Amino acid sequence: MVLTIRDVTKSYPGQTVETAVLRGVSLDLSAGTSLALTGDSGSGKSTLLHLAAALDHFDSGEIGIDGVRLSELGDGQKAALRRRHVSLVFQQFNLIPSLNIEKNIALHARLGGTWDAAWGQRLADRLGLSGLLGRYPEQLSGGQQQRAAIARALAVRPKLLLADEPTGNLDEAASTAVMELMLELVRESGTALFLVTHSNAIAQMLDRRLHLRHGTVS
Ligand SMILES: Nc1ncnc2c1ncn2[C@@H]1O[C@H](COP(=O)(O)OP(=O)(O)OP(=O)(O)O)[C@@H](O)[C@H]1O
Repeated sequence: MVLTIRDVTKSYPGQTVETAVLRGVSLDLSAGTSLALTGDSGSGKSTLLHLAAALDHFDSGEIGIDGVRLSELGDGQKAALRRRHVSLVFQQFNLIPSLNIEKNIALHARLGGTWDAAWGQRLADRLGLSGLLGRYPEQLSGGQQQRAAIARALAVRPKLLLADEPTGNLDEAASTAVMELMLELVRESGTALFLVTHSNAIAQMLDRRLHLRHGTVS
């Protein structure tokens, strides 16, 4: 199992009382499969995604990434696990404006020492970016920028890809096209995809979907 979440709870300290956002969430995600998480605004979707990325602490329960229990790791070990196995894609593409698309795509893989130029080129081809590699992010459309962000995320060959409203800035046609490519690529590369979305249409494209309500998923 790439991601296991068991009875996880999470509260944020409030001014007077603690707000319990997650009240016992459990789910499993295996290699090469995709899971959509839907839920009302404020239901805790981003909170859960951040926990799955080992970016924040949970109060109780356990999260495992590739069999490693997060509760047993210190911050440095979590950062190392993240670098090796986890990639993130957000609604804001978060490309580096001063780097061209080729360098943006290679950035995280180079930092982690895992850059594979042939795989990077294949991702660029598949995502329709081969002719745009010398351009800078501001010279690309929103859909092209998001495809570059996806190429960058997959260039590290992550075991787990976490996506928070990845096509939230795109129109419906671009959004569907980008999602189809992302799903093809994660299936091919055996990456597990955990994706937060408000869109029913997008949620239906994934293998499974869960809805977060009142701090639990069903
Ligand atoms: N750092 C924080 N400190 C305190 N409360 C927080 C913090 N982050 C989130 N919250 C609260 O936790 C709840 C869940 O927030 P979260 O961002 O996970 O929801 P969401 O389902 O992703 O919402 P949206 O769909 O609007 O992005 C909200 O009530 C939010 O106000």
